[in-house]
Amino acid sequence: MSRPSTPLLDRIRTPADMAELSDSDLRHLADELRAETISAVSETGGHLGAGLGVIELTVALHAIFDAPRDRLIWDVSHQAYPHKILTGRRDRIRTLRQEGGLSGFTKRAESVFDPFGAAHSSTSISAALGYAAARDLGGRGIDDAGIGDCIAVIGDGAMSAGMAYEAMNNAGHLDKRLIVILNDNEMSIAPPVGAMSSYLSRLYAGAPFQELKSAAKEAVNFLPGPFREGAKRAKDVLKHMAVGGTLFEELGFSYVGPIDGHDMEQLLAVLRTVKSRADGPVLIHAITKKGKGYAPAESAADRGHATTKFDAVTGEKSKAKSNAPSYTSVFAKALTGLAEEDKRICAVTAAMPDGTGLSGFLERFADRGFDVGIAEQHAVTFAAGLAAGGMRPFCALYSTFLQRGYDQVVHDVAIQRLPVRFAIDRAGLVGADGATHAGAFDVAYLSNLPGFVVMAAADEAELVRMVATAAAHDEGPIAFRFPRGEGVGVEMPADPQPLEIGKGRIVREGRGVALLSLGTRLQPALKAAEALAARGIEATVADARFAKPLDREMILGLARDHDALITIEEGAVGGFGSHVAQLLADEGAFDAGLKFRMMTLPDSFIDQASMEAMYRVAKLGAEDIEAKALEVLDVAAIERRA
Ligand SMILES: Cc1ncc(C[n+]2csc(CCOP(=O)(O)OP(=O)(O)O)c2C)c(N)n1
Ligand SMILES: CC(=O)[C@@H](O)[C@H](O)COP(=O)(O)O
Ligand SMILES: [Mg+2]
Repeated sequence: MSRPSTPLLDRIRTPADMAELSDSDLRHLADELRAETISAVSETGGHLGAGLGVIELTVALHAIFDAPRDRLIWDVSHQAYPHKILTGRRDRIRTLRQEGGLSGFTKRAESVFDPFGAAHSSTSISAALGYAAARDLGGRGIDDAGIGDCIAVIGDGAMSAGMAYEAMNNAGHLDKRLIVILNDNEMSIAPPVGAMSSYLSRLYAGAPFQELKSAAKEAVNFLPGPFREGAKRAKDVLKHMAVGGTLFEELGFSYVGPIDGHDMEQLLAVLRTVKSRADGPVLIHAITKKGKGYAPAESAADRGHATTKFDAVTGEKSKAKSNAPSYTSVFAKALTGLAEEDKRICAVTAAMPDGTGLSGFLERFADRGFDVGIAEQHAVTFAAGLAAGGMRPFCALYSTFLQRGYDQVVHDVAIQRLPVRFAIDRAGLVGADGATHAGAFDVAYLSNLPGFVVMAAADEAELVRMVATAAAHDEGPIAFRFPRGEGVGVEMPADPQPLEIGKGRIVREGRGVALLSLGTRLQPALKAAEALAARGIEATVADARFAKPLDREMILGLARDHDALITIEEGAVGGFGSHVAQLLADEGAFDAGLKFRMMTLPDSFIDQASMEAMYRVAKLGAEDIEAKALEVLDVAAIERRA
């Protein structure tokens, strides 16, 4: 596939090189940047639509502001590939999301042009405000570069999360010079939901861009002193630039917009004005189109949010061969089936109807399916309210995003023993999205909560049984976790029955060493047992199913009947293995001479890579389990003695 011709872009090593470009050059630069972004993502896969929607904005921001001294903070940062291309990373852009390559998100360790890392949404205004406060206190940044303007670029989807309002509330109070750009493309991953989204649409609907364009030009030419110094004329001109934005103004922001975020002339004019005049918080409302300038993305239902590698000319995506249904689809099908019978079953997603597989449920049961927007904290407490009201809510969140709602899990759900069912998707390692999206901590942070039931599915047949178990469990909160990607390919139960709470299963009987797996590592544990058998060691393999309550009888039995016990889990230190260790210690198993090891994710964050590479780094593959068994049994010493 030939690469696009990019004569202007080829001259840009850092944003400083843009100084010599005219406004008309900048328009052409944007076209080249768009072509380069499409070309790069066609080779790597990744987030496409959001980046294409901010091409003009990215060029204009880097042309007008002085990064890295001016701190440009991208919310979520899935739209930051064009920013990476302009900020010295073009030569590595085709390594995006690969092991040893560029991260798919902004990352402080990667570049001085990334002043704040992100990947979870709605943090940008808080971070930019913190930078602004540090600047006004004389801080120079930990890079000691000095701090200039602090600019947050946040999407309309991200504006549904409480954190954005907490930050604006504080910004209006602190009244510091701060620039927030609301990138409103009327899209989240799915169409955005909620009253705020409707409010933004109304602002947009009332504002013909043409009038605003002339107002912006007028502002550039005629603005007098800072518009917060009581200069009436400046205020009047900026008022002309704004047609609404009452909510933002009430919060203490000067509202500018809405403006056409693809009109370079208008963008440059507005940014120049704001740069020269702002002395308090300003919100620029830019209207953009997700996927802009690439027809296959623009016409996609998700506006090309994320993609596998594709043919840049035809837009045709490469498809991975699938051998089994995805865990997500198995969960969604099982839940929808149960909801046909049980009118109390509700489903809650936080802006991820497709990612959690719930789109079909939302269509089929419009009154019992809730997309609450990017608002995980609210999702948890909303589900708690549903449970208190006699419903059977399933709160379906990615493990990493549930972290947002932890206090709500403790305070609103666990303490009140409310039967909220947590369907925890993307549990464990996730590959190309890297450390920010890994579901590493859920078992650790849920298994310590009194009264919680915590399950982990070893395969898709187990998952449907866990959905049934959760549906039937009205005694208190219950969670089940399952990974990203496709299942194992096992036969599915025709009539999945609930599991007995706190009961695991022995999958392979042996002696000497017991491999006790929780969740996804069962298959590698079985493979390790095969390899051990070839060496004459018959290992027992058990599937714990429950991290809480533990199957005490099974675990103490394994401890009694084996010389060594190894726990295996795709979760952080402090999870299942730690609870097993406590049980064994309390019951004196170690006093009786049991050898014990825990295999967990390492105590470090694992950067983006293929799943295979990540398991290698985490030492959670079949060969690692085999090696651990040999080590704990001290087979080398035995063989030496023999
Ligand atoms: C806390 C959190 N929840 C969910 C997500 C998943 N997510 C990533 S991007 C996105 C949509 C963001 O929409 P918007 O802010 O409007 O940006 P756009 O993609 O439209 O440019 C969502 C839901 C996330 N990154 N963080
Ligand atoms: C940026 C973001 O948070 C999502 O787009 C995420 O990358 C989706 O991940 P999945 O592909 O696992 O749904
Ligand atoms: Mg959006």
